[in-house]
Amino acid sequence: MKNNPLIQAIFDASHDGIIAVDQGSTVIWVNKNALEILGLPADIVGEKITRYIPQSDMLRILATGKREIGDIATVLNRQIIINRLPIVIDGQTVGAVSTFKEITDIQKMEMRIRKQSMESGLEAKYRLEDIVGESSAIREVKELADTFGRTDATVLILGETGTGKELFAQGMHHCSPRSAGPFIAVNCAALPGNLLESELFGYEEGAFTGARKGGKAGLFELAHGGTLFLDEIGELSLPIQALLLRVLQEKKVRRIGGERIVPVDVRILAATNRDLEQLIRENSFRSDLYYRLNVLTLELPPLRSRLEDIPALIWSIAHEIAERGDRTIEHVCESVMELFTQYDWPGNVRELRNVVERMILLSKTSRLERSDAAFFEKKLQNLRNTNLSSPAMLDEAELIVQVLQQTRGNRAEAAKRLGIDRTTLWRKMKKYGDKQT
Ligand SMILES: Nc1ncnc2c1ncn2[C@@H]1O[C@H](COP(=O)(O)OP(=O)(O)OP(=O)(O)O)[C@@H](O)[C@H]1O
Repeated sequence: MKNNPLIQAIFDASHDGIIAVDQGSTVIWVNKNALEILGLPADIVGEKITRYIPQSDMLRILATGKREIGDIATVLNRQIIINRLPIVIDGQTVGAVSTFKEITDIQKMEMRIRKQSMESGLEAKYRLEDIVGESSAIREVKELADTFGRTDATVLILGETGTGKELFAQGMHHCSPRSAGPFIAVNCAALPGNLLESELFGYEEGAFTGARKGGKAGLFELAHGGTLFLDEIGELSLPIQALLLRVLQEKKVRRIGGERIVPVDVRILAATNRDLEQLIRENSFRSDLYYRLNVLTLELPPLRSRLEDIPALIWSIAHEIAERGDRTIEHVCESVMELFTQYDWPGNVRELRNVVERMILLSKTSRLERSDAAFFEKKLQNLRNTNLSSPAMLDEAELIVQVLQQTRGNRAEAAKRLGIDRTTLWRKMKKYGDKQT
């Protein structure tokens, strides 16, 4: 087996280090990564492992026949995470195998996974100039965002759902002195309190049941040198508000269950579609946190107050879809534009995007005609005819849209009226994305 070059090549292709010994603790197999990580010579095969690693933990596996998963050790100044398993054939322990990798590799992988799984990853894609619209309302707010962006001050972005709060946050990060640093967005409504707490502040190993070995850095630490965008700040629970306030005051974080204080240099951009002053009056938002966040305020106009931007927005959406290679649209009929001005757009640009995407998918030519918007016309008609007294007539997605429209995009209020919690509403909105329109 030792000389099987195919199997050796397969082992060498593994990102893990792999080393195996027989019952007598003689090394029977080792791959390249193991030699590299452990700093061992290539001719170790056939030698006793104890010749190179006198206290080898493999001896214990040979003696006990028990697996050991996720052990952490320092080798040549590098932290590695190790799994050790007995090799069992016909019920007999005939050897032991150890697989391991550097923790920094895992951290890099984690960063990549987070990047993929977070709504906007660790970098800001959009610049202020990418934000579509030439109405005076949007132009003014873009100019203001440019001025605010260049400072290091906390900015509170206010606006209904789908008005582009996150786009503006990304744009401000881009024109800030921190543009080379990370941009991290976190939706405070999307995670239940305790999870959000550990996401934001991180935790030390053993902080709670299920806490990962080695602990985990929070988003504050990850955003060091950059910008942390806290979306839906009005949904934060009071205990997390208290923790957040402390971090903002002290510019230091302490991981959950930890003693160590880590200094963090992070600029905060926060956003909400709630009336925070009202929340303060209801004692559900701390006024001291509000004043700390609300150093500068950027108020985004709803789409219905800048309907003249709709054509440019449609073209930008169509262009994006064409770039993805899905469909190319060359003409949009005037009657479609006209139809769009008859609606209130409670879901703002996000809702417009969903409608346009759906129309493009339905259209058979490179022209967007009124007939492609039949579903939208029907919805307008329904909205005119139906009121909430007959909710059974509506499907859930439509009901959510209606309630959001009535509450002018205020999700907390909508959730209350629907009798569900905000997180559930948020999930349903994501789920129905398309149908919301
Ligand atoms: N002015 C704009 N130009 C181009 N696209 C826009 C504009 N405003 C919003 N969008 C698009 O609308 C969608 C919603 O934007 P974004 O997520 O920034 O809104 P939001 O206000 O943060 O929403 P929410 O409050 O629901 O989190 C995104 O797909 C974004 O690209």
